[in-house]
Amino acid sequence: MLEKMTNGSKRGDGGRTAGEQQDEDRAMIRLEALTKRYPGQRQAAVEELDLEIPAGRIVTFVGPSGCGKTTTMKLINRLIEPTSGRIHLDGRDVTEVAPHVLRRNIGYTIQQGGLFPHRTVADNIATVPRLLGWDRERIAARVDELLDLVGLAPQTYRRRYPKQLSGGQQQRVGVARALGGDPQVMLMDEPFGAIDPLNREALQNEFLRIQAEVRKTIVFVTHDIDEAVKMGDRIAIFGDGGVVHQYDTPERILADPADDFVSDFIGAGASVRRLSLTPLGALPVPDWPTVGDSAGGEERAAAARRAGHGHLMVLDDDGRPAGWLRVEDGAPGERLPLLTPLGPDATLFDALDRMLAANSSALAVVDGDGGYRGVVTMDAVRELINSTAAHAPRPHGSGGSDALQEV
Ligand SMILES: Nc1ncnc2c1ncn2[C@@H]1O[C@H](COP(=O)(O)OP(=O)(O)OP(=O)(O)O)[C@@H](O)[C@H]1O
Repeated sequence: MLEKMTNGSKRGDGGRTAGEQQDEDRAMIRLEALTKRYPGQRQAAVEELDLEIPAGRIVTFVGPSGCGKTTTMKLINRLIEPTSGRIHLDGRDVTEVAPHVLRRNIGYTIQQGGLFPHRTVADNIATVPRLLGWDRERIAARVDELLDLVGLAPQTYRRRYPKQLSGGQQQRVGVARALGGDPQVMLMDEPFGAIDPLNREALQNEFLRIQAEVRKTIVFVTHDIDEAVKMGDRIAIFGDGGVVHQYDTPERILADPADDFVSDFIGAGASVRRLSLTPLGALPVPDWPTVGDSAGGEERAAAARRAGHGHLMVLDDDGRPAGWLRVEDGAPGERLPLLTPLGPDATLFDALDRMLAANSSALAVVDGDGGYRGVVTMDAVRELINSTAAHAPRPHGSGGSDALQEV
């Protein structure tokens, strides 16, 4: 369905002005010494939690069952009240805001969408706009706009009831409903938990695309570390009693876990997971010797002499990769077919996967328009896997690994 985020960037940071960046670095939600002790429970569900959630970012809460993720989320929109501590939303103490007003400014989705079964899709999505007193036309336009945004044709879906939708479609409507009143903040409690793995990946990608457009402040609860890594600009790793063991970017959590609990939780395969955080669009892809497809014999021979041995990348008249030309002892040899090039959205994980599947050690990399950018090799990917924490890409795609330059 929809592509992964480009540009280093499920975060979609490209083209942001310094002012916008600064705006999004401010805390939208600030939790201070937040504690919740349920009646009759000896251990607190959440204890002395301090956490800042930056504006316009996705923070994933991940951890084993019963460690206080949902409780923290419900404290934020006052579905439950804290035992002690403070919650600030956009600089304001939430206890100063009436709960119903607060919730209009905080979208909330739960597993399986939590839709009202006896209301149509349109009525479900219109819930908050109605509470906000919008007129009919504005609400109808908003419903259609949101259905389009989540990839459901308004004509087909607006009059359906939830039971006439697949689980994935219900989930999309749940997201559309949470976005209904254009809230600043979205709280999403295992929103894709009940979806099969294939549709789940599609929904994740789609949601990241939507987020690049709407830039909400999002708290996203999940059990699944892979989902936390994929969706989160930052991850909070919760342990027993609502204790946060590490709160950091996915890159740093995978490269440098704070303690044994975090290491155990992220488990084996952290290096491979890190590969999926690095889109080729955010990396300096090394150049490779090329030759034009329409080059004459002389030019071709000269290019082969320069290359000496190996392969030349053949480019068509529009500068797109068209194939490989084998070079032996400085002379052009046989022409070899091209595997589908990797686009800017492809990650290093995709590059490795494609190379292993095709038994190839080098793949062409193209820009968004299909123009040639360079070549990624198996050695470059291997280098990254072996690299240490020092090579971890900087948060928000600002850095990127140097490993590729070593090819
Ligand atoms: N209403 C309640 N009354 C008493 N105890 C509760 C209540 N809700 C949650 N708890 C307890 O608080 C702790 C934290 O629960 P919470 O639902 O926040 O965890 P969680 O991390 O979201 O778990 P899961 O991943 O299984 O959804 C658990 O021990 C749970 O049993």
